[in-house]
Amino acid sequence: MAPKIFIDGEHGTTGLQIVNRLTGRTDIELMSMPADQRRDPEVRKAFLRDADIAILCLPDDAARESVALAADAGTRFIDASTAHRSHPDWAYGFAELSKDQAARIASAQFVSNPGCYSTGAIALLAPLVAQGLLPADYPVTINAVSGYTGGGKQMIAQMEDASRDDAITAPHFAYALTLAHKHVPEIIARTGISRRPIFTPAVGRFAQGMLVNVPLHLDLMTGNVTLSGIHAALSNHYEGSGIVEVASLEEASKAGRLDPEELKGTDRIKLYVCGTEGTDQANLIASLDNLGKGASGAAVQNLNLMIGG
Ligand SMILES: NC(=O)C1=CN([C@@H]2O[C@H](COP(=O)(O)OP(=O)(O)OC[C@H]3O[C@@H](n4cnc5c(N)ncnc54)[C@H](OP(=O)(O)O)[C@@H]3O)[C@@H](O)[C@H]2O)C=CC1
Ligand SMILES: CC(=O)N[C@@H](CCC(=O)OP(=O)(O)O)C(=O)O
Repeated sequence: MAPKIFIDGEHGTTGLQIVNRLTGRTDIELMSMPADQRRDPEVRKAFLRDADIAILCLPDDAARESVALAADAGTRFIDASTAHRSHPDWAYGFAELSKDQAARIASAQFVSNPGCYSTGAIALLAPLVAQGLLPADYPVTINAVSGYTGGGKQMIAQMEDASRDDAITAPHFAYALTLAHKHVPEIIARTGISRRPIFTPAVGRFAQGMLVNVPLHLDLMTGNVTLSGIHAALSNHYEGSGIVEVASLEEASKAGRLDPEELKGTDRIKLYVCGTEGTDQANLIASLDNLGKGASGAAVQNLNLMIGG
């Protein structure tokens, strides 16, 4: 029998993207709740308990509530919110994190989907820590720009409807100025770095796409690290992946500029190792769609692993 899949929050930004990816599939039964009942806890409870897998596309508190409503019924969860990303009992839904991670996701009852910025940062950092190139206490800095859909329905409305009192008119703005962005804990937990990274995100006036930059001083890394060495470490780690691509050093050196919309509409992520060979600096850049590999694409990838598809 096809597994029953319920998307709690199916009418939100992430939920709708997942519905679009799953509609028409015959290997699953996609459950759907009437839109006017989406905030009724009793209706949600019934759907959550009847599902084989529930994909939570909700704010953190509502996601915790959904888990409490149905975990004892054996429902398996993919939570797209921040609520469980550093929780030791939840499998982290970044299948390329290590060679065991896809199997861990496949057998888990609880899977936490990574944050969009975290996906880029962890994709760049985790292999370097695991392979001993980046000391755990390296002072990591992460600078990023995201499309505005990363802020969900509310930010989309603020960016697209100039008549609102809270309309945002800027073409680009910096935020998380207190350096307390919600993705920092999962970046620490899932890369193995011990020193809290400085994370400076920004939003641009484009809907989907993102660039995550990690600039590095090579002389503060372990051993005689070069651009080629970093490139080799990332290429080895992601060899054979159809989802994570490491651009060649030649492509990165000739790029000149990178467009955050490059992978818009895809569920892939592309990593660039930039800089000048022979110098002491590198800039590692991850390019992805915040709603693709940064959210809904990753959720569907995790679902496929969980149902053995
Ligand atoms: N947008 C992105 O790029 C990413 C988002 N995420 C995460 O995914 C989750 C959803 O985000 P996003 O889709 O952007 O948010 P949206 O605001 O677009 O959608 C949230 C959905 O949740 C519903 N909802 C809110 N509160 C409750 C509640 N108490 N009970 C039931 N339903 C509720 C909303 O209903 P209503 O329509 O009534 O408001 C809406 O449909 C968040 O945790 C977010 O952090 C993760 C990665 C990337
Ligand atoms: C542009 C923007 O506002 N982005 C969101 C993060 C989007 C994301 O990855 O999602 P989670 O909310 O699931 O962590 C933010 O910075 O809070």
